[in-house]
Amino acid sequence: MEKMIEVANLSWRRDRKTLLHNVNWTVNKGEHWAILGLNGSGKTTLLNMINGYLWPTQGTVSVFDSPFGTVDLRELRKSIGWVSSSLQEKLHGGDKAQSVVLSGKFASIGLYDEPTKEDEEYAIELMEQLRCSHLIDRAYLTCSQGEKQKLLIARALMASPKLLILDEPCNGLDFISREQLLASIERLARRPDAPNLVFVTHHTEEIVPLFGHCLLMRRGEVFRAGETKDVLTEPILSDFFETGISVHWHNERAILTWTGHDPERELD
Ligand SMILES: Nc1ncnc2c1ncn2[C@@H]1O[C@H](COP(=O)(O)OP(=O)(O)OP(=O)(O)O)[C@@H](O)[C@H]1O
Repeated sequence: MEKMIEVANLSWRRDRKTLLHNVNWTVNKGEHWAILGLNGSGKTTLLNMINGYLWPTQGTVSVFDSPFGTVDLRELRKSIGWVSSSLQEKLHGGDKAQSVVLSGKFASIGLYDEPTKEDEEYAIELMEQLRCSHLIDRAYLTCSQGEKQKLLIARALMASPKLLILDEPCNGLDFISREQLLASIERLARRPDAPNLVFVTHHTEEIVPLFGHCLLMRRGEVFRAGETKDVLTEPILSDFFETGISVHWHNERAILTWTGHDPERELD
């Protein structure tokens, strides 16, 4: 079976600090993964390695069965979509929503090449699937945070990536926008041509059932990796957060409640 990501014994040191330590992680074709970790646990650093923007101090990275060092990273990156808040800052706010989506086809910021009729139809199809086709003529800048996220996901899909990384896509979204975005992601994952998804989040309740696998990162290390139902358990999460956690499953999503005693968190 094709391995979409294979990271072995990966470490990264900077300024005498070990920011990733002996990370092992394999994503097989067809698996959708959630990555959960506290701030500063190394999630973004790991994703930067997978995209070839950082080079490991130790260990190996292989994407689509191609070990780094033997592949043209620029070519490889065309098959990886990465939707993150830093991308939002790079886009031209005055561009119409449709050209923001279409520009994903050319993996460029701004629209330089002439899109074909098929490209335009595909952009509309993706926008419909993500329930944002009504924005087609709107300036990107005037779209809400939730609308922007949907447009950026449609944009990433224009390049037909094999792997799509959604880096905290629900940040800054209200409850309704978040649920709508998650429903859109579930819908797109059902497409026959859907890419493998990697979804980074701080909140277990955003890990919808399509994410059958879960990676817990803590202090630059893999704390646990495996099937979501085996990973998001009370003992594992209590160990992970180093406090008492109770887990309540609702619609196959894990809702956490703090049960541990922590004097710093007590209100007056
Ligand atoms: N270029 C760098 N030089 C030195 N330290 C770095 C560098 N990049 C990241 N770090 C540090 O590495 C640690 C992991 O950062 P990283 O951004 O990967 O965490 P994260 O899990 O993505 O966090 P968040 O959830 O807050 O986005 C942090 O302590 C960060 O300050």
